[in-house]
Parts: sequence; C-alpha cells; structure tokens
Amino acid sequence: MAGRFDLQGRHGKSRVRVSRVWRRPAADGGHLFVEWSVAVSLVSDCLPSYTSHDNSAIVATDSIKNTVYVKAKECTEVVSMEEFAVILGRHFTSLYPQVSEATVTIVERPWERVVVDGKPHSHGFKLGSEKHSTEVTVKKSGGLLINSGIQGYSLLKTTQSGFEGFVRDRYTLLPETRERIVATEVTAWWRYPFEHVSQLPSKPFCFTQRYQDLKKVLADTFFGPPDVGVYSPSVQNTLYLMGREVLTRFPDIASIQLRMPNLHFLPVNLSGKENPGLVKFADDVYMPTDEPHGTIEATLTRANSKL
Ligand SMILES: O=c1[nH]c(=O)c2[nH]c(=O)[nH]c2[nH]1
Repeated sequence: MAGRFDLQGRHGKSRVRVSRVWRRPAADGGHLFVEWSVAVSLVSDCLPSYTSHDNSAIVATDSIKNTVYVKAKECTEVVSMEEFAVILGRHFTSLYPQVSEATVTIVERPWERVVVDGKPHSHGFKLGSEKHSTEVTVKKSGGLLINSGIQGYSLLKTTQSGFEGFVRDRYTLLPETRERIVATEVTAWWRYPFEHVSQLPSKPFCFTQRYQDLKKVLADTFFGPPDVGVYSPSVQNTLYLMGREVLTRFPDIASIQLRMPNLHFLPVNLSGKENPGLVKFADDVYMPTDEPHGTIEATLTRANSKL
C-alpha cells in the first residue's frame, strides 16, 4: 500500500533488438543466426520511486537492456528463444532481491537459410514470413510459465472449402457455396508443461524443433493430402481440427489458442446497362480483400488439464 492507494507497478525495456551468430564450420551445417526483439518486464519492489524521489531500488531499464546483450554474449552454445528468455528471467529474479517476477517476451525475425543450387548455404539467409514468439514468466521461487506462439502464418487454398446451412433471415445476402477460396493468417499460442525451472529439459527436447513440428501439423491439417486436399465446411471446423490435431500429436501441450481471420476472396461479377455480363464469375476471377474480414477464434484445452 502506498498511502491511500493500492499501487502495483512494473518496469522494463521493450524492443531490445539483438542478433547472435553461432559460427559452426560448414561441415557441421554452417553458421546459425537469429534476430530477436526482446521485451523484459519486472515486478520489482521499488514503490518509493513512484511515491517519492527515492530511486534507490530501481534497476534502470538501461541496465536491463545491457543485460540482454551480456547474456547473448554469454550464450556460446546455441539456445532457443525460450531458453534465452528463461536465462534472462532467472538472472533478474535471482540477482536482485527486490525483483519477484520477470516476464520476458521475444519475437523472432524469421531469417531462413537460403538454398543455392539445391544446397543449404553455410552463411546465407533470407527473410521468411511467419514469426515465432514466446512469453516466459519466471518467479523468484523458480515458478515458470512458458507460452509460445506463431503469428502471420498465411495459408490459402483455392478449393475444398464451402459454407452452407448458416442462419438465413432478412439480413442474409451471402449465397451458400461448396466452392470457394479460403484464406487466413493464423495466430496460435500454446503452453508448455514446465511449471518450475527444475523441470526444464536439458535436451533433446528442443523448443525450436517443436515450433517447426507444430507449424507443420497446423498446415498439414489445413491443407489435407497434396493431391485431393480435405473439404472445409467452415473456418470454425478447420480451426477446431487444427487445434485438435496439435493436442493429439503433442501430449505435453495442455492448451492451444487459435485465431484465424477469414480473409475473403469475393467473386467478381461485372455488369452494366451497356455491357451486361461483362465479367461473369465462374470460380476464376476474385477480388481479394481483408477489410472487412471474418474473425474466428477458439481455445482448445485438454479435458483433464489442470488449467
Ligand atoms: O467459414 C466461415 N465461417 C463463418 O462464420 C462465416 N461467415 C461468413 O459470412 N462466411 C463464413 N465462413
């Protein structure tokens, strides 16, 4: 309590951009490279800095920023984003008595190794699209929360999608269809099962590999087999099947949250008095638009989960 008011504060540094190279020989697969945007937010007992001129308990946000670079330097062995976030969280909560909790958020810029003449390049990278991110909270007790996610994962298929049987009333114009384009930009968040730093796997569990595997399960479920695909009766149903497949394939994931906007491709029909039937839609010409777009989201949680 600070006088008559209940006061809770946090401070930290956002958008701390750091890159790291791990210089493996070409024979071992070449250089590894990451670019991360790191945010650190501390729960720290420094109330006098809010209510008076006493800054004596503040870990300066400038020092927080410097720490990100010091820890990146110290990671001489390859680390995943999740591991790096835990390293930072443990550092702040163990070094400073006044810091009871640290939340570290990292978003990765998706640099991907290029392939030249069919061979993975030893030190060349290009920027991909979808982004991997993580939010890790470490408590002084060692209590842990690791959520990771994917953003901007754009998926589209040109057929095997429809939408029928929905409410028809005086507000309805949309025709029913069994043939449409379906496109979305998936955002997903999932929770890892480690609840204390002592439970963290050394190896071979690798957060980065898990991200790649999970991404593949999401896409494979969305698309279906390469030759025939799989019919989607709604974005809702496809979203559910994607989430269910993740929970089925990865028993240690307790819960997944999926957001899948429905990015519309509208049939083009152009007609006027002088040019009747100028363009008649035959599942060929569309007007892409994401404004407005449908918003479909759901969270799937394992039925027996503690969450
Ligand atoms: O898959 C869909 N789900 C909806 O809820 C919806 N609403 C809409 O107009 N089109 C669609 N498509």
